[in-house]
Amino acid sequence: MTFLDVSGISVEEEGNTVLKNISFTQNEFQHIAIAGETGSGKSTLLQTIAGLVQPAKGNVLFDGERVVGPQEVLVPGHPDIAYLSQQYELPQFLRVEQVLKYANILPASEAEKLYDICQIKHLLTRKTNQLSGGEKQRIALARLLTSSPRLLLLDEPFSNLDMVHKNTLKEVIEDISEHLEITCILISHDPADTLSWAEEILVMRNGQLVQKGTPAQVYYQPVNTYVAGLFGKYNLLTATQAKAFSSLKGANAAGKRILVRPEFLRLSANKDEDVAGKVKKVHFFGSHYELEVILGKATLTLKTMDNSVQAGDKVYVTVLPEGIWAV
Ligand SMILES: Nc1ncnc2c1ncn2[C@@H]1O[C@H](COP(=O)(O)OP(=O)(O)OP(=O)(O)O)[C@@H](O)[C@H]1O
Repeated sequence: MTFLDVSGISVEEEGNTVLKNISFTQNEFQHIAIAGETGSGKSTLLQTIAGLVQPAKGNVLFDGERVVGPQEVLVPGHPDIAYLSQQYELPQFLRVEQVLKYANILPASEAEKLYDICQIKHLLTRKTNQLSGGEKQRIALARLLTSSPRLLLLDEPFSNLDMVHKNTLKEVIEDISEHLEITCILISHDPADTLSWAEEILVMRNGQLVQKGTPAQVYYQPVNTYVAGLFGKYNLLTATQAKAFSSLKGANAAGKRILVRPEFLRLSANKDEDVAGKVKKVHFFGSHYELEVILGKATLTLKTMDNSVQAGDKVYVTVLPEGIWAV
């Protein structure tokens, strides 16, 4: 039986169609991430799955049973599905252990394990107004997990967290899946969060699912420039611009433009074969440099580890043909 089966979900809010005919399935323990511009319907989709928003059409089946919407029950929500909202709130001025005790239905040893996994054991005696944003986030998560959900829906859990708290929360989310056997769906704006974690990514736009695929598919083979742009920088070459690269002579984009990620453009020493350009700007990113290179009428972005290149330098550029995609 399919763990989660979302079929033909449409949602109307105040006369507007917010979700249009969304379908996908999730296996137990499969990591699914949802990406999309702001207002594309990501939160509404998670809330519908959780039984917190009423679909106008379609069904959500969890373990073969329909998740009922809020208009059909007195207390909305499904006991096995937890939704961590972007606007979670903790009761004010209580000690963390009190907050958790009220929600907890777990035996003491399991609760202990949960607090350990959520990395909040050292915070139990603190008051909720004495916590950082990242600590509050992990306590809100632990509080949700005390109800032993099987599916956890995480709505932008990393927003507003600094790198240290973000990395801690990432570890926590990994441990939750692994040690508590909870399946997760994650919304995040940041491609670094979704590409490295997900097995499948759903891309939303205007309430519709525009692409569903592995991280490599949405990154290297996006269905359009909207999807390409959500996952990082890219270059677009017209057929004429592409022909200038000897490595792309055989490429046939059937009249479409060629998309190349910056890491598939390389500086080259081959003055005879490759295209000459001028470096407009050099940006340092720690792990690499990003160069803006003017090639004819186009300005292309190229990633390199070469620290000797400076603005104004003349360079030669080649394209690795395995990194091109027609859009
Ligand atoms: N209760 C509601 N009433 C009216 N409109 C709503 C309601 N909930 C959502 N919408 C609208 O539906 C659209 C999708 O909203 P949603 O919050 O699901 O998008 P999102 O992709 O999660 O955005 P963000 O990334 O900014 O959180 C938006 O245009 C929003 O204004």
